[in-house]
Amino acid sequence: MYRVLVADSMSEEGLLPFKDNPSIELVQKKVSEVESSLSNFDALLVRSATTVNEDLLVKMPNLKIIARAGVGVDNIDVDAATKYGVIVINAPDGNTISTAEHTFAMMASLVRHIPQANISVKSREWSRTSFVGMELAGKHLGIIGFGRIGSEIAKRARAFEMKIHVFDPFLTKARAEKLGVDLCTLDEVLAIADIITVHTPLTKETKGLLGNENLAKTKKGVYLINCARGGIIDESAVIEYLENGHIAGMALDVFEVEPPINNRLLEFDQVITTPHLGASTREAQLNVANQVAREVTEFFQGKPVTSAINMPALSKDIYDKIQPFYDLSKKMGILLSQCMNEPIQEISITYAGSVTDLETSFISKGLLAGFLKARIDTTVNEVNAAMVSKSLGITFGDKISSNNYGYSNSISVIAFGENKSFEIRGTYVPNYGGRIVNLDGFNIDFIPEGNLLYILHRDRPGVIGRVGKILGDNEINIATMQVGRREIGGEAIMMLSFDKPLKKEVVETLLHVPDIVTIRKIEI
Ligand SMILES: NC(=O)C1=CN([C@@H]2O[C@H](COP(=O)(O)OP(=O)(O)OC[C@H]3O[C@@H](n4cnc5c(N)ncnc54)[C@H](O)[C@@H]3O)[C@@H](O)[C@H]2O)C=CC1
Ligand SMILES: O=C(O)C(=O)COP(=O)(O)O
Repeated sequence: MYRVLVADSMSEEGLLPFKDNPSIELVQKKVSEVESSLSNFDALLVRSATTVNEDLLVKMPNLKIIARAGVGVDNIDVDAATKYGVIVINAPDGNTISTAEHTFAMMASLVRHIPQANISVKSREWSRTSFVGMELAGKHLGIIGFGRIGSEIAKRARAFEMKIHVFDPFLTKARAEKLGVDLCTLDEVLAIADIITVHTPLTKETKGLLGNENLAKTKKGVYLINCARGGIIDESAVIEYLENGHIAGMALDVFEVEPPINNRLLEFDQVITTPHLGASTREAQLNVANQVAREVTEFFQGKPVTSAINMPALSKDIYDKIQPFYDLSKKMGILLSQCMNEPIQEISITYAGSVTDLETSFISKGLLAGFLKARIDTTVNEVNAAMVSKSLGITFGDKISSNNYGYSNSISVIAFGENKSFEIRGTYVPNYGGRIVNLDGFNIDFIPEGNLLYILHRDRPGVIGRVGKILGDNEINIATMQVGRREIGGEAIMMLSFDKPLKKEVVETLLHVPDIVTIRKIEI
């Protein structure tokens, strides 16, 4: 049974995938209402109201996935989630149209003074001259941040016959041309726009983007709109510009602190506001809740998540192609960890052949997670593997090579310790599965699975027979056995597999066999 906590208000209909699933228990309560049972939850669903910080994550040791039913994840400490191996997903496009429409409604309201006029009429005034507005047609609209919402705004602005100027450092000229917008520098947008609307995420770079320095570059009489995140427009910097009339008006759906109780901006008549309503339509809420509910349900069924923030997002098709290599690499990591049980400084992975067409970074994280999981007593998975390895001082890298050792695909990993290194090479054979084809320089061929025994010995007659006798005397059935050697009479290896784990005493007896150098008991 998986327990899901929905901590913010969400569309009931959108949550149906949980309600229809007998293996999921759904709890719809605020975090503060379930303080004593936080440790039981496997999934946490939030909107923007719940702050997910490290303190909360520590109280939720069973948590596997956090789903943001919306776009912005600035209320979630994604780094902390990554550290604890918790996947963070969002619903990136479910509320795009609603937010674009809300921005447009704000723009029209702003230039036609609709909220102020509404209050005036309801106060029994009839003051038509106080609310003379400005036409949108022919005006220059500056859009900062031209992603999903920004580009939907542009479509609507075109219908209103506005001239559209866009600043987005990640937007290519070709795409801007295709979308029919004028791609500008930030300064160009600031200088030309009659109305500026921001649609970026809140990041270190965008925090205070419209602050003192850039506000000074805007036209006198400019209108500003923020339906993205509080803080992109610096709330304290705009005060002076509102007071001296440089900013003609502002429309704010979002604030640096929500709700904006002591916010001076609320005192200005020319500032119109809504309480973070961009995504608040029935359609958007149904979309985002349903999107994350479906994805979390699939995640519990072992399927890939497609909109993860802290790991590569893979479609089902791509994941199906990656999965055999991912499974092999994870097993290689577990094997490596047990073959070389000493401190490691570096792990290096090399891919060759057909596997290089796939998202190898995901495969590498699987290997690293397998390696670390076998060693340290903490939750390690592909989400936090890179971070955990860094904290342990293990350098980790992967590369592509043209040497596929004669296989159609090849994954090699080498771990470097202080005095020695250990290399494992594997390949995936369709219909036969993942196989290890080289172990520390010995050509071999075995399936990395189950209870294994790796024996390094000198290549002398009788060693294999003596090992077989000891196992037989102990009533131990050998399931499979593979041998390999570098040269006649040199070092050689045996890889045996058993139906049951081998007892420690048997391993100790085997160690006394002359010519056996080392033995490693391996469980995968
Ligand atoms: N008010 C509300 O209820 C809602 C607010 N939002 C917010 O709207 C914002 C945009 O959402 P989407 O369009 O879905 O995101 P998106 O990721 O599709 O677009 C963001 C765009 O900002 C651009 N960008 C990033 N850094 C930039 C910078 N320094 N300068 C200029 N552009 C930059 C990116 O290249 C990207 O194209 C987010 O902050 C999101 O949280 C989203 C939905 C509802
Ligand atoms: O999706 C977003 O980024 C939003 O800002 C919407 O926030 P909400 O889910 O309405 O609290």
